[in-house]
Amino acid sequence: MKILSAAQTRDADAYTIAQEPISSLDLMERAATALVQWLEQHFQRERPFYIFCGPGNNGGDGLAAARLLHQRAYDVYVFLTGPEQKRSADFTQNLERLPEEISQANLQSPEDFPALSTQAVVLDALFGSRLTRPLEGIYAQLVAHLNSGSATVVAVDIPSGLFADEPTPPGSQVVQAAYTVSFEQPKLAFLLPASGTYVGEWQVVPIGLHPGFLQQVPSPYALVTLHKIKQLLRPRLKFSHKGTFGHALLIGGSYGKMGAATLAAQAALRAGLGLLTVQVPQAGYSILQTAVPEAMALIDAHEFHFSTFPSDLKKYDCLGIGPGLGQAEESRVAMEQLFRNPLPPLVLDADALNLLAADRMLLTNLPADSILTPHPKEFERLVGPAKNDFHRLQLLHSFCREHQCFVVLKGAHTCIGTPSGEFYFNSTGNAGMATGGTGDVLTGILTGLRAQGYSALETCLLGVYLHGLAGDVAAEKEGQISLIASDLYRYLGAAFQRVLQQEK
Ligand SMILES: NC(=O)C1=CN([C@@H]2O[C@H](COP(=O)(O)OP(=O)(O)OC[C@H]3O[C@@H](n4cnc5c(N)ncnc54)[C@H](OP(=O)(O)O)[C@@H]3O)[C@@H](O)[C@H]2O)[C@@H](O)CC1
Ligand SMILES: Nc1ncnc2c1ncn2[C@@H]1O[C@H](COP(=O)(O)OP(=O)(O)O)[C@@H](O)[C@H]1O
Ligand SMILES: [K+]
Repeated sequence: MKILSAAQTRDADAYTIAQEPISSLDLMERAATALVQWLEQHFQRERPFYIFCGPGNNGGDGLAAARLLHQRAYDVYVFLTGPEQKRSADFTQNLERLPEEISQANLQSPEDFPALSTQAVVLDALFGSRLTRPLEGIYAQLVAHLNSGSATVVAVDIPSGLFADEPTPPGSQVVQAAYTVSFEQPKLAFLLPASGTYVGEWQVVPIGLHPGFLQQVPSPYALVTLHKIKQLLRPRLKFSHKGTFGHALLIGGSYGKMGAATLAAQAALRAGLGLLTVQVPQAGYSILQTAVPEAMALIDAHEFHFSTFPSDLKKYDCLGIGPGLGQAEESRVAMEQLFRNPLPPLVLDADALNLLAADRMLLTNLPADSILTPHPKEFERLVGPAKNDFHRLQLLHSFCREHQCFVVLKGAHTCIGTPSGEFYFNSTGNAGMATGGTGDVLTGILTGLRAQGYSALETCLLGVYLHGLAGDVAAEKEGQISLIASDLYRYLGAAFQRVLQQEK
């Protein structure tokens, strides 16, 4: 699913109005109807709705929703803000359509703000995607009032005060929503950590924007959906054998961090890999053979960490390196030697990335189409600090282009950066996965998929999505709090099943 800018969203509205054709007022009615359907599914009629409307079309949505909720027997209270001369045409029409029985108040100063009980549902329809500057004055005071209460806040389209596709200046007043119901497409701000925290649980509702427009409008940003993943996954054919599914080499583990290598190894195997060899230091031999009997062991010359690169690299279909590796000087030298050889497709994580960051020569020798999986701190070590989340995306773009590599920038909505400049945001996963070792599992999954012959991009899309989906299935069964990294490979099979069983 493409992610559009605020300007493109406006163009999509305008195109739909002209080409469907449909009046702007009717399109607003469609949006409000979709919103109210969602509200009805989530809130009982005992809960009163306090609807705060700004002067633009976002406020118009709020007014239309007020009328529709009233028709559906909800208690509704409407609060208007902003100067009359700013009111949009559709706002004015919806104000005229508002039944007299609905109580209306104009908010001129903080004394007019209503008290909000825990029972109340606040509908934030102050500003939508055409916010032009940070909120000030009465708007900022109202947002502070809404945020200080205990009512459930539902933002219409986007939390008011938040910019959809550029940084919101630090210190701005922004509605802190519990839920955001957004029209047709999520906004980029929902997917980035600093702005995403205001959005709460978000849901996209379709409002019938013109499919032709959505298809042709160019956007570098996409949200990866199940539909896309289902298309990528290859079937396992009847007469296939273990050689069909590739042979991967994983290098990882050091004294005290052997678990990282075994987690990655288990995950690589569960990703459908044919054969797996794991290189560990001597101290890891019995640990590996006990924890992962399916894997073959290659033993490093060093007792405690990586020091020798394997000589017969040609026989592997993918090399995954990094989980638990450590950053010993000998390991850095071994990496350098490794990089002087022709290499199979690479997946680099954790300490392999830290070694790369410490030794820029390694970076210049990075083979094209390598996959790097940093979390934001590791990414910062590689490229330097980012001023904000949007700047980080620019850095990601330049890095992937310069090194012709794929970067899996991990987070709540992991972002895959590509050499061609597209960004793919993941839609699976949950906060239960914020626990040690889950990144090692991802490295294993990616290594296992890449060795099976998936392209670097396919590997990233499939691996990141399935890793998150395994986390979602695990959270359904075990809860988020108790989720641990090994649950991710234990539920990876169930995640594959969910994708395969999804209707096309
Ligand atoms: N038919 C359609 O198009 C559909 C549209 N839809 C809905 O419309 C929403 C977009 O509506 P919109 O374009 O009217 O913009 P919106 O965000 O309500 O605000 C603009 C107004 O606010 C003002 N303003 C801005 N920033 C300000 C600030 N900081 N402080 C104070 N004022 C500020 C700005 O005026 P300015 O002062 O900048 O001249 C202008 O008056 C969209 O999110 C969706 O909910 C859906 O119904 C689907 C169909
Ligand atoms: N709040 C969250 N929601 C979804 N996924 C998350 C969240 N927090 C972490 N993750 C995922 O968990 C993994 C953590 O990786 P990483 O930070 O490398 O951990 P480790 O180094 O302990 O293995 C990443 O794939 C990341 O996307
Ligand atoms: K809003």
